[in-house]
Amino acid sequence: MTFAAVGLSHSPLIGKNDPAPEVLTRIDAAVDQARAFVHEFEPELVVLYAPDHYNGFFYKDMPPFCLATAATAVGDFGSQAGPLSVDRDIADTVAEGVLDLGIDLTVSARMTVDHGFVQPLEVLFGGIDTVPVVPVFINGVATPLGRVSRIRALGDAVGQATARLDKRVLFIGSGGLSHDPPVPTLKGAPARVADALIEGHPPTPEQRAKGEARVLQAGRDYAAGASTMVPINPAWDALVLDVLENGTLADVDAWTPDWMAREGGGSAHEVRTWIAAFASLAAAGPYEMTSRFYEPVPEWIAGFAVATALPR
Ligand SMILES: O=C(O)/C=C/c1cccc(O)c1O
Ligand SMILES: [Fe+2]
Repeated sequence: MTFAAVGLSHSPLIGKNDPAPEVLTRIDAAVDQARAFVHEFEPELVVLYAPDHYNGFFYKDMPPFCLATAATAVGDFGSQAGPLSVDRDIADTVAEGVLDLGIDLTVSARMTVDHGFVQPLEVLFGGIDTVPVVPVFINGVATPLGRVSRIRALGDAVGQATARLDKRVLFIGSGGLSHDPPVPTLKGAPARVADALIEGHPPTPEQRAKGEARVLQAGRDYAAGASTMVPINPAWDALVLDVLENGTLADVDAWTPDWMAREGGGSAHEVRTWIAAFASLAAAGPYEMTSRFYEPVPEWIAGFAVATALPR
């Protein structure tokens, strides 16, 4: 068994509302480095921790986290649609192992996923069906949210359960860091929006296009400084990356969802995916962050980070 981890921010605005060329060049170099890291590691299995943005999970049943034994991508924001190459047998084995370790994991035999899952697979592997994957949804948007300590415990249990497989396993955390995109909230939502967030009526192509255009415009306004969205917070993002780099993961147990939202915006909770990925890596012992990149990118509405890590 050998482990590795990658944390990678996602944004549906990548390629649609890009920052200045010199910023893009720096980001491309960091992403290229992460891709080379993954290529060299040659994972036999990817455990992919990612959030959802009201494409697969709705308030009628909103688990804090959920492991998929099969998953299909909706193709939002031009991302690839269709089935992910989920290894069902391994997903079952990991789920049983995690439950046996005392974590109340939920399981989906038909998960619907969006760009949160698809983007890292596209960026690092060139598509959603090129490597055996176990997708693990982590709620990073829909309040109320539970303690971050439970996410750390989940990651640790997944790491322990996966260690028994005797495979090269790459853990990926998708999302973050500080960011406040215009994802709707149930609290205070008009009746029509609340119903959609609860029930999850699949949008028509026109409704989807309208929603995506709204997010694109929000990115343009944010970059122009004409927005009320919570600003990207490089100091908070550095704190998050420091904890992950230093391996002091127990620090996150003191983080409250309210504090995280105040510091990093409504989608800062996506850093839960990074915490799970690094906790899984840490289940095999001390690790070293082998690369770390960060840049605030208002055009993408993202405190954008890429990091790689290996056991010491
Ligand atoms: O509107 C959505 O579905 C999500 C938008 C978004 C924007 C920027 C960064 C992210 O992580 C997002 O999910
Ligand atoms: Fe997101």
